[in-house]
Amino acid sequence: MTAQIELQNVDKHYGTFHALKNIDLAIDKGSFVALVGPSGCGKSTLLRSIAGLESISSGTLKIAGETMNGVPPRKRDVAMVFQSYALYPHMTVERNLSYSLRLKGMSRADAKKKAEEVAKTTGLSELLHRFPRQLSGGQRQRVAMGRAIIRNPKAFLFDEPLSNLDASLRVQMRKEIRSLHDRLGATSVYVTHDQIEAMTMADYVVVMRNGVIEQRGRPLELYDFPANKFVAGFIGSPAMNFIASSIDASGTRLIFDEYSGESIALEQRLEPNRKVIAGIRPEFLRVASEAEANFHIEVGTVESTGSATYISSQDQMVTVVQSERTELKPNDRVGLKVDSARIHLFDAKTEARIVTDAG
Ligand SMILES: Nc1ncnc2c1ncn2[C@@H]1O[C@H](COP(=O)(O)OP(=O)(O)OP(=O)(O)O)[C@@H](O)[C@H]1O
Repeated sequence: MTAQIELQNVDKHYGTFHALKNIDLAIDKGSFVALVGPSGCGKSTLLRSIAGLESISSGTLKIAGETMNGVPPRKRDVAMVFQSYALYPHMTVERNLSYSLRLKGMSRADAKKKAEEVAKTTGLSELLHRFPRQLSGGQRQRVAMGRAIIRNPKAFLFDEPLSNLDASLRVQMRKEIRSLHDRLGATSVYVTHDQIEAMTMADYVVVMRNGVIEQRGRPLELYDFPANKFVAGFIGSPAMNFIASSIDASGTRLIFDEYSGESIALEQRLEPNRKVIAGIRPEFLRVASEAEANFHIEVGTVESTGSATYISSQDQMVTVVQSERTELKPNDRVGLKVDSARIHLFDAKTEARIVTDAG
């Protein structure tokens, strides 16, 4: 597989601020890659650097094998799609779509024909004569997509394109974007702070923090084998529970230090007395009888969405999510069980994953 976009040792400084730190990333032709991370981690800077809207301070950026450092945006042959749509308000949908072709000197008739083709692909055929103000948010987003598609670019670069839309439209549009990507055989880089969007749309997810790539992998790889506590807490919703813990003197039991020293047998022997952080996803904890419980919490809140019930501890450190409803109330003391194979262990100091035989 050839890399369509390649970044080698890329750094970006804004004055004294180091926004991208030694980024190495290869994006295969035809793949859909999501960049995620908390606000300010550098994902937009990375995307804008690929587009050429930001210059990189050092390193190499290649698109389709050609070095792009210093090449202006319009010569990079990539198309950006923004959340703000950036449509021309005084032009119809058809004109918005065909504008870039007209700029390149295509005849009015040919550009119109192209616009009609793209409108078909994006479900805009009935709306070609409308102005942007006469469209819904989702329809405007489709025009923005259509404008990118009509240019037949080497890659699509999306900067939080759905964040202006309401929840149900977002779900629909993310399916549409992914299916367009597949039909066009496109290469897409998609910035979002919404990890569900990243997990459901992308072939590969790149998790960033403070200008650094913390981990990249297939969505479920990140979920099953997070490289560190940060990634573990970022991927998955509700977020993973973290419990300060230690390995006992024999190296065979995990002691939940924060929960009265209650403990659970480990799958395999680990370094005795090591301080660790136990990571347990809310969906892998369950309310259990006294005989089965591994540790106990005092219930703080019980919330139900109908399909799921969230039970959180008073100290807010532990959340359980279950599909069954519950009679539990605040202040109840309840036992929780976890399958030890489902526990992620991180070093208490470095917060890196402690690799066991299971992964
Ligand atoms: N022109 C600029 N001058 C100085 N600092 C900047 C500039 N643009 C961005 N930064 C800083 O670089 C860091 C990364 O910004 P960036 O926009 O890439 O973050 P992000 O991950 O996309 O965040 P968000 O989700 O909030 O958009 C931030 O700390 C930001 O303040």
